[in-house]
Amino acid sequence: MRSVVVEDLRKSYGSVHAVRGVSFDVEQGEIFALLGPNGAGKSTTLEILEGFRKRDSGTVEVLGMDPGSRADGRELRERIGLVLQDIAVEPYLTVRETITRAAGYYRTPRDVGEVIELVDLAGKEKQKVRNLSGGQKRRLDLALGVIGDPDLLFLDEPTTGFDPNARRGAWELVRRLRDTGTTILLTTHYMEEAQQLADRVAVIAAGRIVSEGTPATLGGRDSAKARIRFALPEGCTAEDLPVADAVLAEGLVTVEADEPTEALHRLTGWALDRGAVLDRLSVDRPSLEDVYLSLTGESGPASGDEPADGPATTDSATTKSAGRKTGSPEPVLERSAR
Ligand SMILES: Nc1ncnc2c1ncn2[C@@H]1O[C@H](COP(=O)(O)OP(=O)(O)OP(=O)(O)O)[C@@H](O)[C@H]1O
Repeated sequence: MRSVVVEDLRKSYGSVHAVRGVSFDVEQGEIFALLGPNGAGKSTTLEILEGFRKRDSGTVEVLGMDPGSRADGRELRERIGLVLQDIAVEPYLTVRETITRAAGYYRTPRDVGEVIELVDLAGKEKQKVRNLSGGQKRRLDLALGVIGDPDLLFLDEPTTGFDPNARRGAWELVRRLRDTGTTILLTTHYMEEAQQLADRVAVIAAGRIVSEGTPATLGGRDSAKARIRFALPEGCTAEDLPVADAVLAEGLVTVEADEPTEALHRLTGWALDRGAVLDRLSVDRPSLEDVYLSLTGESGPASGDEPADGPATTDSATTKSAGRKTGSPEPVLERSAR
């Protein structure tokens, strides 16, 4: 079953074609990551799915509902959770008060204590929000995103600004949420985050999806040649090597092979026969980041160099900050207020 269906979604802001025919699905129970450079159209896409922005054209279904329809809006807000980039929370409330207040906006919220445990804020319940560290605040944001026990959770750059330990903790938490049945749609700029968390990823550049797949297969990663690298032993030239197509650059030899076992055996055997070592020896395939960089290239936001495919309208909210990011003092509460 699919939790999110997006078909040929388009959205322009005046002459800026932010989203130009995006299509993707998110299966129920999976973690799906949207990757892309600044200005690629990720937030615009998410804002449309969350019901904060109107689309120009295309089909969007979130949990079987249309986020652009007023009739579906209320039911949808009850069933989705949001962790946005900037969430303003009341600084003088405590952690428990903040979460309890948010719980009050839902018909069937999760237990407040259970959520505090889930986000590892146990022991901090009585601390005022303004005294939390950056990472603890972000975990509070996560708590507010899940307190309504959502079927679908949107996470917009959930670990930006985290130290490596806090990031790993947050990944663990996101996995735990997935394991309890929550479908998760996230955006991130961290390739390792996508690699660690996502069941599937889509790369968006200049308003279009340029590749989609599992982190292991994206952009043909799994079928890419392996690269063997090592420092050329002293007194040898590239011609001495027992393999064809060795490339030497700045003292480092690179040999590419579909299946590196045999080439590696020949190279290490050759080195041992001469009593030499292959210094800095490594074998790898393109990382997710290599693939991402080659897919996204130099692409920036699409501008008026091409005719808009749909009506080039601008939302009544004319600045980016008038959308979901900073518009209300408390988006989590705002979307829940009724
Ligand atoms: N309200 C708006 N009015 C005019 N232009 C906008 C508005 N919101 C976004 N844009 C433009 O649309 C394009 C896509 O922006 P969007 O925020 O969707 O990208 P993004 O992929 O989320 O970027 P980032 O990674 O920096 O958050 C950008 O060129 C941006 O400047």
